[in-house]
Amino acid sequence: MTEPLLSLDRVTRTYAGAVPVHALRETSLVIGQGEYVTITGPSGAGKSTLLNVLGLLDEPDSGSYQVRGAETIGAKERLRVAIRGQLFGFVFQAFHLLAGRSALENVELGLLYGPVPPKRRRRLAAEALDRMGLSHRAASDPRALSGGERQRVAIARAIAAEPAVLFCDEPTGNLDTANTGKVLNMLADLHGTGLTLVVVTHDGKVAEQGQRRLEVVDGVVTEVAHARA
Ligand SMILES: Nc1ncnc2c1ncn2[C@@H]1O[C@H](COP(=O)(O)OP(=O)(O)OP(=O)(O)O)[C@@H](O)[C@H]1O
Repeated sequence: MTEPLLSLDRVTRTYAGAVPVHALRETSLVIGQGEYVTITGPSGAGKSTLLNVLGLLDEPDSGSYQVRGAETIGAKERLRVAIRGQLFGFVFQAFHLLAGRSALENVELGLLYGPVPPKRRRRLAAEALDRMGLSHRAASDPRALSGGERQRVAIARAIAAEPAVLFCDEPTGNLDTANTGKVLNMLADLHGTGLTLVVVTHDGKVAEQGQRRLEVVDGVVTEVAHARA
């Protein structure tokens, strides 16, 4: 394994309620720098919970979660925000682009809360769009773009600040086969440049793209295969 980047040790996440939901049962997992990990499993199994915990969007109830050796559980929110802003990028099924702003502005907005100084934002945003093959669409409103193009803008926004990890929750869930193929090619290219990828998916084709596959069933995470490790 390459350098450990994300290390979960006996992490649990239970949603309180009349009947508590054990969305993540005691989970220990190490994801190395540069790995391409996919996460599959039935609906309601805990995939998004695992992704949200790994992405510091949600805090577990117990256990240890270290990012590059720094403990995040019980840490000040400032540290969690700094890690999210500097090391993590996120892509969701529903794109979450702002209508009424150009594709370029959308990507630039993604740089607002990170470490990039204002003067460099426009150039980095343009470069990220270019990497996604969308320079010719920089001025377009997202409403005028196809689903595949919108998701590539969302990926550009997520990678513009050059994160170490890209977390994707059903990145192809709203796309047809052709656009799914394009997005998968983009993700493979990004992985080729050293980016660590953690991708939740229902789609077996998408899951096959990773080097390593995790399956979540009823809050229990198991290693399925190391296809290309
Ligand atoms: N905020 C919440 N409050 C209470 N229960 C929740 C909450 N979020 C998720 N759950 C429950 O936790 C379990 C795991 O949910 P999660 O969204 O992680 O599953 P998933 O595998 O991503 O599902 P899907 O494939 O349908 O998106 C489910 O039973 C869900 O109903």
